[in-house]
Amino acid sequence: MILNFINGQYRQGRGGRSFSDMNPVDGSLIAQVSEATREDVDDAVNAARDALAGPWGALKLSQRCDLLYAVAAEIDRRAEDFVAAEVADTGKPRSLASHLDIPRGAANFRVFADAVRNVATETFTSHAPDGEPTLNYALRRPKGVVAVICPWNLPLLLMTWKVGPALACGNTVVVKPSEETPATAALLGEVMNSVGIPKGVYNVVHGFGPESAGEFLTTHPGVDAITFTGETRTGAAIIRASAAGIKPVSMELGGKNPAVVFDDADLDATIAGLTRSVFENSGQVCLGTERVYVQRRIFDAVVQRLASAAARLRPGRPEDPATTLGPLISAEHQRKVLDYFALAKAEGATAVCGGGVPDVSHELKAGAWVEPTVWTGVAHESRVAREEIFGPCCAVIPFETEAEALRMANDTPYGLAASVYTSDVARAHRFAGALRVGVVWVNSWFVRDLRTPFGGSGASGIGREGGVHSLEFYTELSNVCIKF
Ligand SMILES: NC(=O)c1ccc[n+]([C@@H]2O[C@H](COP(=O)([O-])OP(=O)(O)OC[C@H]3O[C@@H](n4cnc5c(N)ncnc54)[C@H](O)[C@@H]3O)[C@@H](O)[C@H]2O)c1
Ligand SMILES: O=C/C=C/C=C(\O)C(=O)O
Repeated sequence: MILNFINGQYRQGRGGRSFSDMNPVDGSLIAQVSEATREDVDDAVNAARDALAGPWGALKLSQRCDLLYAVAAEIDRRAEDFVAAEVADTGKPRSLASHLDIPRGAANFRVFADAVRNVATETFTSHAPDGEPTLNYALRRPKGVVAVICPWNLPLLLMTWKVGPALACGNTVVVKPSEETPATAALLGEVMNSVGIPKGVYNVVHGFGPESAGEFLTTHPGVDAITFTGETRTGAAIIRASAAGIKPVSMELGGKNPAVVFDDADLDATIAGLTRSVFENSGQVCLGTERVYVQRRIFDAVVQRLASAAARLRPGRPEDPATTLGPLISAEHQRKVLDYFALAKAEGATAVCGGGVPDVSHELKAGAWVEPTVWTGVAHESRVAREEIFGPCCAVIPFETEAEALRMANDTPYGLAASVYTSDVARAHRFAGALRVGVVWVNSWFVRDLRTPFGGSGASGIGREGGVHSLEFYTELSNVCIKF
């Protein structure tokens, strides 16, 4: 049984209810997960409040940062346990979990311990109307109890991307991991206890959204702030739920990210970048590419090379070193993606490769598999080119001029990420600056400096996190004016 973690202890939900954690590779049962009740969520929020008023709130900054570094070191020491848990929950290849998900789980604690250690606050000297000198200085204090609601695609990475800065800033947290991927959030409780994070600082409640732990948490009067990563429509529901309490929210939402390939691009680097941004994590990355705009002259070459790269991806068990493609997270998500495959066909698309379910071995047939897919013949205005699919697929669409490419790339309610491939440095800077997204990669993808601002606008979210930018959300600034 995967248990809730409240006030430093693992425990069953009071309602005695549980739900199944399924392995998306073969549809087998991994474990039952104990569902938290409203009372359990209340206990978790109260434990977080008590920790703030108790040992955690009394810690010096340097002690807090040293503890977060200890958390990172313990995640590294137990990397194998975290990889096994993440791989079981998601079905992603071991190589991906061990090189991306888990190392970032540790890095997300270190980067924010460093940020709070080194961040300055401001002071101003001036004079009052009566001519007497004044000194103004700013103070940062923790927001308090932060609700952290997480998605299933990069479970530990995205949860610690929020818990790291929240704790570094002196807050306490109640985490509600996705019902699809509860394991690593629960396991992190063992790390917190083993390094000496006081009880109540880090809490985990399992369940779903509406009328379950997610909603109980976002509507709880004892929660001071909500940080959410997930679908845009869920973000809207959480903002509505938070409105009554005027709670600050940080929203990392969906995307329909473009890649723009100019005809002077390095084709090898372009295909390598696109293969990752379209198919990595089976396309279940918010920053992933689902629209590829290619300048006409090299359109056919890019289509063929990307389709060949897709065809080389090998579905299989995570622990098989030959596996380069995992399943989607669930049968439900598989049905959603396959519905988009059918829609693409109905909208007149040509599947240059993929478009269905791969022929996997008998033992894997119950897994949530779809083929990596490259479409041509998709109109820029079509649903397949406008709606987030969140699978291993992309529409490749030709363009003639830079202006046309920019218009199409920006023609979306989202504003999260983009990638641009060109050898023309001036054009790279010009085009990147004109894209209305939060993150632009040039001749690359998902290369991350964790000190940089990260986040989206429009339907992709509210706020920026990363480095000192996270401190704006996880602290309250106040100003003190002294008149001499
Ligand atoms: N912008 C980013 O950084 C980023 C990162 C990863 C994923 N995402 C987005 O997340 C989505 C995939 O993740 P998902 O399917 O888990 O998202 P989701 O919105 O379905 O669920 C996310 C979390 O919210 C919870 N939840 C659902 N309804 C809720 C409610 N009413 N109140 C409180 N909690 C609720 C879920 O239980 C889950 O823990 C994609 O749209 C992807 O683009 C965005
Ligand atoms: O699926 C979305 C990935 C988000 C990644 C980050 O938030 C990050 O790299 O910090």
